[in-house]
Amino acid sequence: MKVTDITIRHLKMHLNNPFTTSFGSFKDKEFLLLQAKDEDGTIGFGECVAFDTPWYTEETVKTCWHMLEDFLIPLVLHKEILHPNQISEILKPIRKNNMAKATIEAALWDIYAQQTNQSLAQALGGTKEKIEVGISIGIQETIEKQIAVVEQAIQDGYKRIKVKIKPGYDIELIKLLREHFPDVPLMADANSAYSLDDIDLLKQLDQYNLLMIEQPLAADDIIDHATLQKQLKTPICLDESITSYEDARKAIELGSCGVINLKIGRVGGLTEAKKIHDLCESAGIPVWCGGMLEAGIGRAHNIALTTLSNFVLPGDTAGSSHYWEEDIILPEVIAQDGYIMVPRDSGIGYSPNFEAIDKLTISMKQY
Ligand SMILES: O=C(O)CCC(=O)c1ccccc1C(=O)O
Ligand SMILES: [Mg+2]
Repeated sequence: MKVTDITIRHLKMHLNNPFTTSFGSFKDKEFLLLQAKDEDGTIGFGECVAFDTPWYTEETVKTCWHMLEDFLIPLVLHKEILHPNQISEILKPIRKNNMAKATIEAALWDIYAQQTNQSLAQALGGTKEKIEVGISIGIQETIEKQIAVVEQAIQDGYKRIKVKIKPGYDIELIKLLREHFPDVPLMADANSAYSLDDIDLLKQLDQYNLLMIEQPLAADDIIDHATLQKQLKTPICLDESITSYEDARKAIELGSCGVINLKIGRVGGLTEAKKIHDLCESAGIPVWCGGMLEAGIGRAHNIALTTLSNFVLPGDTAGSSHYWEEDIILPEVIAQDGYIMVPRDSGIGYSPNFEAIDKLTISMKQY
């Protein structure tokens, strides 16, 4: 393939429910949508998962646009590319900026899948026809509301419930949730809100039979997590700390985690995500697909990745209607009884809803 045109759109979408973590609250999601056109006319899409502030990683909507415009697009445009797994090599001269890189790589995987007449899931080597769906529930204003939201999610059929915790909103919350829902597959995500100084508190979480505790310690740490994991029977799941195959290899070697949350954007693309998946599979480390409050295009890529065999735990990829009044794809992603059916059509298997996209676009530029 040879990409001749790229369009970047900056969109702003209103979330049905504000999403609150240990770092703050979101009412809207701003993100970039990249459209790439091959010389044969095939069009592929990639959604950039960076937020408008650098709370989760250092990347933002603006840094991604800068990286794409000034460095990444020039490396890809008009270049003969045989297979999308070459793209991470082509982008290697640029350090980090994984979410920006993943955006362009995603669009080229979509094009490649269409040109080879297979679904993105098939192109990646995935085999599942449906995927299991969990849900990530943000911090609520009151504990009563928190319990009600968890109860609703269980009734909706989600296969695993994740709640966000932060200092002062942790043990009591988990204890209460366990009293109300003793057998539900439950986990907690701290988004790096603790340090080893909190080890006594973190050890108390061990008694609640959680599936895992996600990213309790610093976003760039794998050493302290290894120390903590040795003192916990609950598996630690790393999210922020795993930004590459090398990070995953070292974390596994050190015993820093028992599970890895894979996010395409955080690790720089589908090719790297697949490599980490394969490594984890051979090391006996289960993985699941995390979420970044994606709109439909990003969600479609997550669904395709989740069809790989070692995605043995339900992911955070809930249905479109959990997030949006109207999504940017047709059909929308539907989660029913805790499952999403994997589309069979070629490419990402959903069509962009240009009417919705146009309404939500703040600015756009062509390259
Ligand atoms: O529903 C989703 O898309 C995932 C929600 C979530 O937990 C999350 C959302 C934004 C950024 C980071 C995280 C996280 O997994 O830490
Ligand atoms: Mg997380």
